[in-house]
Amino acid sequence: MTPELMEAGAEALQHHAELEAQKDASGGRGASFGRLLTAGLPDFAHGVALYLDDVTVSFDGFKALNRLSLLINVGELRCIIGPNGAGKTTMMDVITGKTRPDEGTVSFGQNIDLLRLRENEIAEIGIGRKFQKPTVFEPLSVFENLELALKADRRARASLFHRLSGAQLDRIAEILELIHLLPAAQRQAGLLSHGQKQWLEIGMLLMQDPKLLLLDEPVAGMTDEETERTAELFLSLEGQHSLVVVEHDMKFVDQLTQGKKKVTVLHEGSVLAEGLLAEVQANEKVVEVYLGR
Ligand SMILES: Nc1ncnc2c1ncn2[C@@H]1O[C@H](COP(=O)(O)OP(=O)(O)OP(=O)(O)O)[C@@H](O)[C@H]1O
Repeated sequence: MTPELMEAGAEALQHHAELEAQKDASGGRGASFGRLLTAGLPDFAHGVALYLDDVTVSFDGFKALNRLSLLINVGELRCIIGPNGAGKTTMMDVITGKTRPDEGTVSFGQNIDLLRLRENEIAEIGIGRKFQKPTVFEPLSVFENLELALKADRRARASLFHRLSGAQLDRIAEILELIHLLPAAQRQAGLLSHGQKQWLEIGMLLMQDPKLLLLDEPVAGMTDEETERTAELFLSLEGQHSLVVVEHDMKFVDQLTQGKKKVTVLHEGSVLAEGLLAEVQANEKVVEVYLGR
């Protein structure tokens, strides 16, 4: 969940608790959302979505990332695998501005230096992150969660307690269909299955139309059927969004890569191998550190 969404969610839950008594209570709230986007818009003309070059992160001398370099193309779906402690979470923390590297370059498009931006600014320019555990607003309905995500988008934010436009309603319906939750639109989010909560959170990210989605073990705890549906969902997003999926589930990685997409293996904070899943699975170094265990 993005900082914007957390903020909007806290407001909405409070609002929810106060019942609908203040339906027109827009007074003054809009003013605090008015800060202009300072980062500028990313330029994807050269086809590069994300570029990490020589990134090092040290924790008390221990290198969680060690001269990590990675390039993700616009519209690419890239799976990142690696054993526990390989640096996958730290890599996502660096991209989203949660952790600052000691050295290296991290850019979005060809013009945005992510190391100069704060977490909320990084979310605003189009990088969405999904943590492993689903974080949806449980007392609210599925529809309300998506509505909230839409309104957490600064561009739509001035209208926090206003009615949705036809285009916004269409967008919510489109996302509901995409995440297989159209029949559950009015259900309380807390009553959804684990897999459905994961889809709802992905839908909430999609409401903000991110260019890059970072997904941390999205199918952990899902049934086989939910996992398959999630793979279908991600494949349908490919091309329109860049997706970086950190995953331990090789069957899911296989479903996503379909024998033709590159997989990156991280180990000790750097790229150990890159190639098709079958190639990296056959790579001796990879077998040694990870897959063979
Ligand atoms: N804040 C921190 N302080 C000290 N060490 C840390 C910190 N964060 C991460 N590390 C260490 O950095 C290394 C990389 O951790 P990271 O969580 O990025 O790995 P990971 O690949 O995501 O692992 P997992 O698959 O278990 O989630 C680990 O050895 C971890 O203990």
